[in-house]
Amino acid sequence: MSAAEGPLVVGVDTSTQSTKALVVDAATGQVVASGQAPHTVTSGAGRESDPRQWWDALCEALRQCGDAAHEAAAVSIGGQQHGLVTLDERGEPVRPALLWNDVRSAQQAVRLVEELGGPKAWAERTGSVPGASFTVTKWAWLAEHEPEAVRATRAVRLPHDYLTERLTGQGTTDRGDASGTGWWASGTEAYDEETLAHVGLDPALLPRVVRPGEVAGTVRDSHDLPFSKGTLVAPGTGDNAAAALGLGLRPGTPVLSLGTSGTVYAVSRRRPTDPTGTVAGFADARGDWLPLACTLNCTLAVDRVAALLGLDREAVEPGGSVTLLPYLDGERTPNLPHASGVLHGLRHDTTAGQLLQAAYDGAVHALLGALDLVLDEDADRDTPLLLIGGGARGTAWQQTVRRLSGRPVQVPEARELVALGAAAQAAGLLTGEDPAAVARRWNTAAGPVLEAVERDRATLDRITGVLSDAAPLLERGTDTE
Ligand SMILES: Nc1ncnc2c1ncn2[C@@H]1O[C@H](COP(=O)(O)OP(=O)(O)O)[C@@H](O)[C@H]1O
Ligand SMILES: O=C(CO)[C@@H](O)[C@H](O)COP(=O)(O)O
Repeated sequence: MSAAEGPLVVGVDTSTQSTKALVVDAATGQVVASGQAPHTVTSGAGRESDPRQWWDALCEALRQCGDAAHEAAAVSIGGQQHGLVTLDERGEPVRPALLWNDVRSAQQAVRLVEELGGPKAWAERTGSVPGASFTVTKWAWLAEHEPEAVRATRAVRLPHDYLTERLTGQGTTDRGDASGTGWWASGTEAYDEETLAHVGLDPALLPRVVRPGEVAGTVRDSHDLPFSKGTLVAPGTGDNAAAALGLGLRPGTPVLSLGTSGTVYAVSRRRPTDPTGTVAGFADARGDWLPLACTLNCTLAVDRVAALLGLDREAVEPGGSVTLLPYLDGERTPNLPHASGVLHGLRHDTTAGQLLQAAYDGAVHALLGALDLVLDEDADRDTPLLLIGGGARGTAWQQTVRRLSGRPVQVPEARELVALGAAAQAAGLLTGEDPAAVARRWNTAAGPVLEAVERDRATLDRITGVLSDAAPLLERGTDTE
């Protein structure tokens, strides 16, 4: 038995690159055990993963946690948003999942926005103007390119739903993750029948949307499951909404997350409806809202540039006037799904370290540009920006965000905030508490605050200028595509 004070709970983060599991003492927030196992994502034209890999990774991560996982009284799954999981009548994947960073459905996104009333109508109805990341555009792409896969589909799920269902045997989701599909109306908090009919998706194929604080189910009676039978299963949610829970986030505090995706968001009491599409109007996992902007190119893109240059990721150098837009995967913010990377301002005296710094600057530029848009107008501009995700551990990322934001930056010591948020949601099921209050009780956001430095407006303006001048290049793909 563990020496925990309270019951144990398990929080899971099944994100793009790996699945992480934490066993947490619900009384204190102490992490009793942890585990992590990687996934693979296809490269080339699309971005796909076999959902069965997520399950295997979950089992492996829990195996690493040892007996503590079997003692857990409740579990919750947080996961990468938007991915289209199609299941057949046996609950097996019809094909690999189309992930959030797969931009092949860019054309379908443009068409759907036009066909269903334009950007303003979409933002009013669903909270967001769907780009290629949204599940509805992926379903439309699949219907066009693989109609046989659509015909074979008996259930449509998001990544976190897929794992939750394998535990409980019931198809469920939550409002946070449902809000990233494009077929959930944030105005009515229900599936949007007009959109579903338009894309030929039967609502009966969709999971039930479990309310915040409701039990999604219990772990089934099956010997090969990594939990004891009867363990409570919480609704789970998308990874950004889970991290908001994990930070005990209140309105007015912005978060910048640096992982495969870069995201910037805040909790708001007002339902977002941005007709420009920069801000996605997600729901959070409690009953509030989570206006969020997301980039496709963050830590992986910058690490790739470092590898091309043969440099360690921390080997940045200041100075020079080189600009690098690291849009290796196309881009979502700004909305340039066909873009590739652009380099401008190279000179004889440009150093490799300056080029690497330019990649960091280019990756952070759009996120900071959206920062004011996700915050309510009355938010205090001096509140520290919470920096999370794998990249938050890196000095070069920390210093880049500090310099380009001009804000104080707080780096929570807790590493896995998505998994911690899921654990807080599971703990809330046991105690009846608000999961964000659980996380505040656990003091998960504690960490050093880096003081504000003067904002480097010259660099931001230079990047904005290159973006604008390079627009024709960025809007089309390369000749080889
Ligand atoms: N010490 C570090 N410094 C900078 N970047 C790091 C560090 N550790 C991990 N990373 C980056 O974090 C990324 C993984 O972050 P994570 O938030 O776990 O991603 P995801 O949730 O998208 O799977 C990796 O791409 C890696 O580049
Ligand atoms: O698409 C979004 C948000 O809208 C991404 O944030 C995904 O949810 C993937 O997250 P990571 O795997 O990078 O954490």
